[in-house]
Amino acid sequence: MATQGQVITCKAAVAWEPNKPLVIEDVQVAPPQAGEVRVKVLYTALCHTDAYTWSGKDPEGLFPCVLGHEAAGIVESVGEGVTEVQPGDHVIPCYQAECRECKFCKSGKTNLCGKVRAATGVGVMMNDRKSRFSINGKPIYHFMGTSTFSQYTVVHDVSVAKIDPVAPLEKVCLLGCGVPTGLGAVWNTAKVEPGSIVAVFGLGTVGLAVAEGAKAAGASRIIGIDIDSKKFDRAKNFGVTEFINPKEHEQPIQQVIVDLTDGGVDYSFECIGNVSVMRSALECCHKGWGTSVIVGVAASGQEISTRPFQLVTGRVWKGTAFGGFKSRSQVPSLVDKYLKKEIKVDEYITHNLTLADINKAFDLMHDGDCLRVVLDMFV
Ligand SMILES: NC(=O)c1ccc[n+]([C@@H]2O[C@H](COP(=O)([O-])OP(=O)(O)OC[C@H]3O[C@@H](n4cnc5c(N)ncnc54)[C@H](O)[C@@H]3O)[C@@H](O)[C@H]2O)c1
Ligand SMILES: N[C@@H](CCC(=O)N[C@@H](CSCO)C(=O)NCC(=O)O)C(=O)O
Ligand SMILES: [Zn+2]
Ligand SMILES: [Zn+2]
Repeated sequence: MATQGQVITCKAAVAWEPNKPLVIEDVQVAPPQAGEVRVKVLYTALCHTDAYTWSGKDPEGLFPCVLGHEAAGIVESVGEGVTEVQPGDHVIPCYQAECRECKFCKSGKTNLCGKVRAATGVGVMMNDRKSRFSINGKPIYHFMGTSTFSQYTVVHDVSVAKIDPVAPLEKVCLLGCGVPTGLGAVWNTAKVEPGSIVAVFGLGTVGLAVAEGAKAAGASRIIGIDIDSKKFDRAKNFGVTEFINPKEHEQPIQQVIVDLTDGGVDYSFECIGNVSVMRSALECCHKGWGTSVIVGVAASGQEISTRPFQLVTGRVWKGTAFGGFKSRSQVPSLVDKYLKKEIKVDEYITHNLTLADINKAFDLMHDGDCLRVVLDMFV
């Protein structure tokens, strides 16, 4: 039955309140308006940012909402004026939009886009400042402009990347967030050079992707730091050459790293979201040139600090969103790289579940063995 132009009723995991189990509901998804695309989401993974917003610590977290931002699917229908995708196209929703027209997009200095960010930050679509999700008339907020924990979602046309249809959607859904973020933090934000010494704080999906990116960039040493020593074995397969567990040292971890590296690392990456680790990550950098990139997302109210002398003496503090990749332009190339076996994706998937099991999937994220859980949305 043709669904174009109709309201679709489908299953979605609704976060009614912070920290309360998500509920699988029958949700009404309105047709896409001008400049919008309705996507049938076939697979979605969970990212720690979903857990962060669900926890209630995200100042932009609004409830009730449909979370989810790491997914792949097929375009079901498009609204007026949408030219770059059409029904049947295979796509990855992109929480970081790319309109190619705004001040940010035209600057050539950033992958951030200003076109729809004000609307996505308050859980609505830009056209009419309303949600396309509802349950019996009650609106349910969007999340990050993607809301992929629903069998159908509506996104802005600037927030969807068309990809090669041969790519397995159950794998490349990961290219919607964590893996590109880690790779891009190294390649685009830090621009790690061959021979560099790199420190990666946090060996989850994002940290491992940093290690993978650093190995590809020719780093000579990749030091992984995690409070869970079990992480090292797996991390070796992603390029980590040495491991430090801060719990096994009396000295501050930055001092341990400075001593091990003749004055500090060339690049460090914080992939946890812990502001005190962010300080260590900056302070383990080499005087004069060491650069630290903040990747982890810290909760509302958290602030970073260091002695300004750390910056006066040449260390550089940076941050990255989606690894600096321009989403619509570059996600398709990442998919191609995966198809050519130039980047890993399958190796980050440790669990496969269904939408009905989404709360179990959130629980699994606390398990040390878990990297990404991929949900099959239609089983
Ligand atoms: N900037 C972006 O665009 C972006 C994109 C994706 C994810 N993120 C953020 O990146 C962070 C990492 O995401 P992930 O999915 O890899 O998370 P994860 O929870 O899988 O990994 C975090 C790792 O850090 C380790 N850890 C925790 N506390 C530690 C400490 N004090 N010292 C050392 N290690 C510690 C954990 O054992 C775990 O291995 C999250 O904050 C997430 O929200 C940011
Ligand atoms: N609402 C959050 C923002 C958290 C944040 O920084 N998000 C990252 C992506 S994390 C993906 O897993 C990001 O891209 N930020 C840039 C942007 O949101 O435009 C908060 O306020 O803490
Ligand atoms: Zn994410
Ligand atoms: Zn833009």
